[in-house]
Order: sequence, then C-alpha cells, then structure tokens
Amino acid sequence: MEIFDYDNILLLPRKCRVESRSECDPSVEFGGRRFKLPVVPANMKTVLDERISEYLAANGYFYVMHRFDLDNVAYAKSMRDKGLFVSISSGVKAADYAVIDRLAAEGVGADYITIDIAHGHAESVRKMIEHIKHKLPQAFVIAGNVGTPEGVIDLENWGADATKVGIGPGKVCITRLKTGFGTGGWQLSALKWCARVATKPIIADGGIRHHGDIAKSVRFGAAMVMIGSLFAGHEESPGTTVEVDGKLYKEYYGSASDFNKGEYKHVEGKRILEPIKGRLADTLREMREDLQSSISYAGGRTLADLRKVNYVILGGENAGEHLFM
Ligand SMILES: NC(=O)C1=CN([C@@H]2O[C@H](COP(=O)(O)OP(=O)(O)OC[C@H]3O[C@@H](n4cnc5c(N)ncnc54)[C@H](OP(=O)(O)O)[C@@H]3O)[C@@H](O)[C@H]2O)C=CC1
Ligand SMILES: Nc1nc2c(ncn2[C@@H]2O[C@H](COP(=O)(O)O)[C@@H](O)[C@H]2O)c(=O)[nH]1
Repeated sequence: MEIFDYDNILLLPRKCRVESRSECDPSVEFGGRRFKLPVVPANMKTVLDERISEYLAANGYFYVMHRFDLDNVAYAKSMRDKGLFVSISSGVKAADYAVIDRLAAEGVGADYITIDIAHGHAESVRKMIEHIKHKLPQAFVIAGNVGTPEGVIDLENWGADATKVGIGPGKVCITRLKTGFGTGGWQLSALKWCARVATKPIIADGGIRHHGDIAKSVRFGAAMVMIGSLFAGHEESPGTTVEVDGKLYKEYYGSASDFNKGEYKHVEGKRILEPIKGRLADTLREMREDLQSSISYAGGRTLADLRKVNYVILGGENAGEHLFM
C-alpha cells in the first residue's frame, strides 16, 4: 500500500476549461442540502459556539455543533426558532440517549447527528446509530471516527449515512504518542484506503494545514473535510485570547485534553495557541477562491472534477507519478 500524507503529494494539472475561476463551483450536496464548500469546522469548543454555528447555517455552510457543556435540546430548539437546520453531536453514554429521546418526544428532531467518539469502530456506536434511527428516522447520521476500511464498512452496515475518517491526525492530538495507534502522518492515504470501500460519503477529519489540502482530500475520496486548527484563532473564535510578547493568540485545545475534560483522565489531546488570524468570513471567502482555483487546475468546473486528476508522491520509497485511483 502507498503511504503518503498532505505534505508529500501534489496534484497534476489538466488543460483548463474555464475562462475565469468564477466559473468553478466548489459547492457540495451533503445529506440532502447543498453547501457552499465541502468544509466543516471541527465540533470542538475552541472552534465554534452557538453564534458561529448560526452564522454558518444562515450563510450556506455546513456545521456540526460540539457536545460539551451544552444543552443539546435547548440548542436545537433555538436553531429551529431561527428557521435554521439543526446539526448536533452525540456521544454514546446514557445522557446522550436521553438527548435523542427528548428531541423525539418534544418534536424538535435534528437534521444531522454526528456520533463523535475517539474509537468509533465500536458496539457502542452501533447501538447509538440504531437508537437514533429508531427515534429520529429522518436524521442524517454521521458516525466516527475510524481509520480503516473495516471501520467504514461496519459503520455503513450499522446504518450510518456518512462516516468520519481520522484517528489522531489533528494538530492538538496526542493519540499516536499516547497509544501508538492512528492515521496521523498518513491520513491522506488512510482516506484513500477507506474511500475505496465506502458506498456513502466520507468526512476526512484532521490534519488539514493549508487550503490546498482540501482539494487533496476531495481527490482521495472525501465528500466533506472537517477542520479544527485553521478555523480556531479567528476574532470570533470561542477560545480565550492570550497575549505573548505583544502578539495576540487564541487558545485551541483538544476535546480529549484535560482543558476540555476538566480532569486529567484518558487525556489524548493538548492545548496550543493559534495566532489570531482575522475574521472567519474572510477565511471562508479565501477557502472558496482557493478551491475554485484548484478546480480550474483540475481542468474542471465542479468539485467532482478534482477526482479525475493524477498525482505525484514527493520523496520516499513510494515516490512517482500515479494515474487515477
Ligand atoms: N479523532 C481522534 O483521533 C480523536 C478524537 N477525540 C475526540 O475527543 C472527544 C472525546 O472522545 P471520547 O473520550 O471518545 O468521548 P466520550 O468521553 O464521550 O467517551 C465516549 C465513550 O467511549 C468510551 N471510549 C473512549 N475511548 C475509548 C477507547 N479507546 N476504547 C473503548 N472505549 C472508549 C468511553 O469510555 P471510557 O472513557 O470509560 O473508556 C465512553 O464511554 C470526542 O469529540 C472525540 O472525537 C478523542 C481522541 C481521538
Ligand atoms: N486525538 C485527538 N484528536 C482530537 C482531539 N480533539 C479533536 N480532535 C480531532 O482533531 C480534529 C481537528 O484536527 P485539525 O488538524 O484540523 O486541528 C477534530 O475534528 C477531531 O477529530 C483530541 O483531544 N485528541
């Protein structure tokens, strides 16, 4: 199997078919809605809050609200009151079952539910998918995280409508150091490996460091790309602002860090400081422009055209040119 990651792959251009990059359409259909970008901010406390999720939903972007220190039912009701779609996260504990029961009993429902646990290839996830499908059959269920084709196949067979791939490639992740497991360092080839067996959409989760990595994720099979660090550190971001040597930073911490958990138990995440990088809307605009450029280099007009390009692996024993998947 080829092993590579975002920083040692480049996509190869094909003859341009547009006169302007504005003709390239980076929008994507996902779970019955069309979104402006195949990108979703990570469901983490220092990446988004209620205000950011409202902004995203109201402006044509996909979002997944985090599930930490949040009343999911009250949150879902407030989104419904504003006429916005509801996309929440769920764990697999008793309290999470109670949330699903209340969403059903109170008629609030949810449009998207992301079951988001560290080791998502698990019976606990099978049971939660089953429960959601029973109580809220209209909800689009995203389940993860997994890092192997076996994980994708099982989650799909258990009823997940999309799977989330990525064990430990995140910027604030320490899973591979603490446990010796994961897709950190080879996330892009793990995505390719998983996409080969997937029959439903995959969300590539973690490891995105540059906007070009979004196009690379789509090339190797992602329908949607989940991003933490590039979205943390905006003026609107929820993390605490910290000043170091006259420069402003925002904190960005892992959901499995002691900062998120409130205790040092099964810690698999750390806290870092992200330099403040301006307004979220500007980053989203630049991501859209960059992805339009990517599509033009692919010789295409839509996101799907990115899947058609060849690529080269730079350096290492897998180096060389590759024709299609
Ligand atoms: N993508 C990634 O690489 C990772 C992401 N995270 C993120 O951190 C957050 C917290 O994750 P998590 O701790 O799972 O969520 P929860 O604290 O909600 O735990 C979920 C359940 O899964 C169990 N569990 C967690 N890890 C394992 C494991 N390795 N083997 C068996 N059971 C397990 C927990 O039990 P118990 O605690 O008793 O074991 C608990 O019952 C999530 O948002 C998750 O996505 C965390 C680590 C890696
Ligand atoms: N191993 C851990 N992974 C985590 C933790 N908190 C979040 N995450 C994952 O990281 C991505 C974001 O990655 P980035 O490279 O874009 O910053 C996020 O979506 C989760 O899947 C954690 O504490 N440990």
